[in-house]
Order: sequence, then C-alpha cells, then structure tokens
Amino acid sequence: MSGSPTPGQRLRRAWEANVLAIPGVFCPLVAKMAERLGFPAVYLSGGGLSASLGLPDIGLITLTEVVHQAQAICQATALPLICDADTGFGSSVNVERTVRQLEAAGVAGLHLEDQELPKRCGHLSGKTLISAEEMAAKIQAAVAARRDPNLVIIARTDARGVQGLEEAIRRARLYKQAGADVIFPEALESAEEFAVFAREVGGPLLANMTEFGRSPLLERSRLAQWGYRLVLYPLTALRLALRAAEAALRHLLTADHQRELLPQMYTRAELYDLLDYKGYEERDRRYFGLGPGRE
Ligand SMILES: C[C@](O)(C(=O)O)[C@H](CC(=O)O)C(=O)O
Ligand SMILES: [Mg+2]
Repeated sequence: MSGSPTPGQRLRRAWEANVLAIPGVFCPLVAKMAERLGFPAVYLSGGGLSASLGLPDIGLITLTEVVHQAQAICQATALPLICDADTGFGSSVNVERTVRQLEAAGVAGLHLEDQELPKRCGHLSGKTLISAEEMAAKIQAAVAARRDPNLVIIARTDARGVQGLEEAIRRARLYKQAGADVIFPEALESAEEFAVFAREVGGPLLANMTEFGRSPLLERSRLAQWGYRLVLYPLTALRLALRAAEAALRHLLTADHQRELLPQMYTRAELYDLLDYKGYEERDRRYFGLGPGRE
C-alpha cells in the first residue's frame, strides 16, 4: 500500500491526539463547511439522512442510499467520515457487504447497532434487541470484511434503554472481544452513567450528544476525562437549519418580498467561495487555453 494514511488511520490518529467534536452533516455542502471551519471529522447520521428524505428513522433507508450519500460526502471533503450503518441492513452476511461498500465509498469508520428491525431512534421507547451473540457475530463479520485493518468498526449497544446499564456493559465487553474498535453506548441517562460505563468498559468510546433525547448534554472536556474520544452532534446543524428554513418559508407565505431576510442569508459570494467556484473557472480557462491549436 502507498505511504499516505488511509481514512481510518487518519481518524485514529486524530482521536489519539484529541477528543473529537464530530458534527452530523446533512449534505456534502455542509461537510465542506465543517472542513473549512476546522472540524477533524464528520458524521453521516441515519436519522438525518432519513429526515432529509422525509422519512422517520425506522430502518426505511437502504444501503444504496447510505452508500450514495457517504460517497458524495467523501468526495466533497478530505475529512474522515463516520457513517451510521444502522443494523448493517440484515444479518452477518449483509454486514459484510455493508462494510465493503461503505469502505469503497471512502468512509473512515461506521457504526452498527444491536437493535432488531424495524429499528428506532436510540432515544425512543419500544426498541427490541437482537441477542448479544448475534451482534457479536455481526461485529466479527464487519472486522473480517474490511480491507483496511484501520477502518474503524464502532459497536453501538442500545441495551441501556431496554435491559439497563448492567446489560449494556456486559454487551459492550462482548463486542470488544468480537473485535470492535470503539464502543458507542446509546442513550445513557446521566453523567454518572457515562462515567460508570467508561470505567467498566474502557476506551476508546463514543458519546452521542443528540438533543431532546435521554442523555444529558455533557461537556466534551468532561467526557474526555472519562475516556470518550469521539463526541457526536448528529442532528445539531440539521435542527437549526430546519428552524431557519421554516422562518424563511413562513415569511415568503405572507410577505410581499423577502428583502429583510437578506442580512440573515448566506450570500452568493459566500456560497461560491465555499464551492471554490473560482478554482473551477480558472481550471476551465486553463484547460481551454491548453486545447489543441491554442498553445
Ligand atoms: C445517532 C443517531 O443514530 C443518528 O441517526 O444520527 C440517532 C440520533 C437521534 O435520533 O437523535 C440516534 O441516537 O438513534
Ligand atoms: Mg441512527
């Protein structure tokens, strides 16, 4: 293999150096924005992708749709991408295919969860789990399927909301033995639970700081002290963008023009800058200038 680090290696090096704030990006353009602002990695949220397609997060989106979006994000930025792979889209052999396709799309890591289909948002009631052994088999399949040994396999357990903290800890240990690189304890309910889980399971760990869920919105510095290296904000930008879109639409419905909205808008110049419009134009001119008979 060549000397340049793989996406998985870059993600691992980043979390070894620092606790990572990882925003969910609901489109490749927002991924570019995160890169420009200096984030170390980005996240493709299953809940966010479902919502942007007008669907609830109950396992309706397909592997093809997730791979398509992951690939578009990986092409738009050089940042390592963590992808929500839900339940892996089936059993262990489906997990193999899911991992191969997401790795080929360019992701740095992905998470698999131990829910039964139809899955739900981890912060809602009514979830059911597959057996711990079945999930361990899925993790083994994921590890065996990756081509790059540094592709990060993250095991999420939803057990806290179904069977309690003890079972979440027991499952996390099993998933680590099965080869998971990172554990993602979903929907822990207090700061103390985050601390206890970290002490009992050990790192590296991922904390999901999604809003309006079961978990308190804890400080990254505190989570880092306990051993959490990756901190997700899966829907923060989407929730704020939705509020802004709603305000714009309400205004357009009743107002005679939109002039007073201009100061709040991302301008044409800002958008073009983010898209590197100038770079495309310059290259286009250069290629044209280099064309046959034009030297
Ligand atoms: C992290 C998550 O899996 C996602 O799809 O972004 C969701 C987030 C949410 O619905 O708040 C989850 O926690 O299940
Ligand atoms: Mg999800």
